[in-house]
Amino acid sequence: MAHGSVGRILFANPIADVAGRHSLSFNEGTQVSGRECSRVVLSSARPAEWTRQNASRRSVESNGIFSNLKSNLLTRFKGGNQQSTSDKKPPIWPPAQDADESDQELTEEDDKPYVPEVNKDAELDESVLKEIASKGATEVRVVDVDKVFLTSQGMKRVVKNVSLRVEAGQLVALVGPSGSGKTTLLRMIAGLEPTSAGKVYFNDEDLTDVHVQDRDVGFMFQSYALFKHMTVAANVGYGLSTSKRRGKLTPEQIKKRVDDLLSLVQLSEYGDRFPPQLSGGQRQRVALARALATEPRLLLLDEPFGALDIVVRQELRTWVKKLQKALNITTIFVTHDQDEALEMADYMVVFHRGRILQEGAPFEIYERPNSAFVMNFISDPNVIPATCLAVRRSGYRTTKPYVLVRPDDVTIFYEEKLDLPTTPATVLEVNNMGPEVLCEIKYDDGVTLEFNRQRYDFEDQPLEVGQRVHLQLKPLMLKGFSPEDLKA
Ligand SMILES: Nc1ncnc2c1ncn2[C@@H]1O[C@H](COP(=O)(O)OP(=O)(O)OP(=O)(O)O)[C@@H](O)[C@H]1O
Repeated sequence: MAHGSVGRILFANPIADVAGRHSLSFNEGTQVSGRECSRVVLSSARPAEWTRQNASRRSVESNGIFSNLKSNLLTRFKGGNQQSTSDKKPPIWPPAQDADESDQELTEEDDKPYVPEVNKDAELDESVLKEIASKGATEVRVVDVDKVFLTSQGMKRVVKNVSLRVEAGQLVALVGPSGSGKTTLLRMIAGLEPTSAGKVYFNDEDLTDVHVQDRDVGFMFQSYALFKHMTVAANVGYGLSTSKRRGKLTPEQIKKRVDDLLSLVQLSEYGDRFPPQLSGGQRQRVALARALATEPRLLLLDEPFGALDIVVRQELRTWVKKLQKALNITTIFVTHDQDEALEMADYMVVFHRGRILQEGAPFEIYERPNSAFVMNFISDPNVIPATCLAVRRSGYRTTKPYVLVRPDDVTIFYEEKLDLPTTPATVLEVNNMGPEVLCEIKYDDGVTLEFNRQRYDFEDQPLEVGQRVHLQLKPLMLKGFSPEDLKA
């Protein structure tokens, strides 16, 4: 659980203005000085990104004076993302006028305008789509699947009686903490790992004992898995010339297919390059082209964007989703990134200790998490004592010692509302985070709480440090928990 100290460190300093206009990515726990922070902010600035991110966020209605939005930024800011340093390709944007540029070490690269990773609005060639998506979408079912590994400590059951139905053409995200069994399930669906019990069906065909090569599945993994000594074109065409299709496709047909795929992933000019000559995002697009080359019935993506920096990842998410829909190819992807799942998936499956804890549309899961674990995993809630004044006033009752409160489930009023169970508090911090504002308040009993709001909510009547406010916690949005409930 990340209780946003990083956010406070970063924005309670003179660069708040700069930060307010740009996107950021930090690892949780990163200790930064104001100066370091300024540097990071400037190297990752790209205001254009804001509009789009903001538009894609999930809107949550509130009955107070604010409309609420769950903030991708908040989660990201509180450390949900791992930024690769090896493949980092920082987006460039001219530093803001009021930024302290004294310690900026600008390189030539910094002077170039930002070039998007992909053109998200590019028309997709219908004939190419048709050819690649020739098989039609496949429904996937796993029924009562178990996986037991024999380890040095004995038998380890890592997937426990899992059943799941993935509708044809859906984009499904498997999320959950590390070690919860997501990848193992993906590998069993692919045929890379045999099941210990249970069945795997594609449409109504039982593929449980069918070899991976005969399942017609395309893979894309975080680690690219491209052949470094082969050109991009050879990588993409590899499956075509080595699979059972050999003999079916002539070299000319293979070349045409490879050209089509490279055009699809917007890498037509890169066929002669070798993987080390590409950026991380480009390599992932090659990997995607290769995964699609054999016209798979199913696409399996394991942490596909995990090694990419946040801006490229954000762009590829949108683009991959658009492509997936255009191809109408059933796709299952594993991700650690809750925002990624919430944003991309049609359907989301939350894993915990080898079992499915909750599944459904991302919005439903976000709105109605069925446990403190799910709520904590997919959002980034505050933790407050169950006996504190605010919880008691809200009417929420629990036998658990703590309560989770999401930053966007708090309703704030400037005046006391006698007809509502509000609790008075003092504003401790107001941090401008671009389209959103992150605030911290302190109740009179000393309990602190963070919440986030759209910037425009504050335009008429800005919140100020030291100001008295009245907060309402909605009992239906609270979840009591004990520390062990949140353990991975
Ligand atoms: N071949 C194996 N032999 C023994 N144990 C394994 C093997 N593969 C995976 N495991 C164990 O199975 C459990 C589930 O692993 P899995 O990779 O499926 O989890 P995950 O949810 O995908 O985690 P992550 O997100 O970190 O990849 C882990 O405890 C892992 O150590």
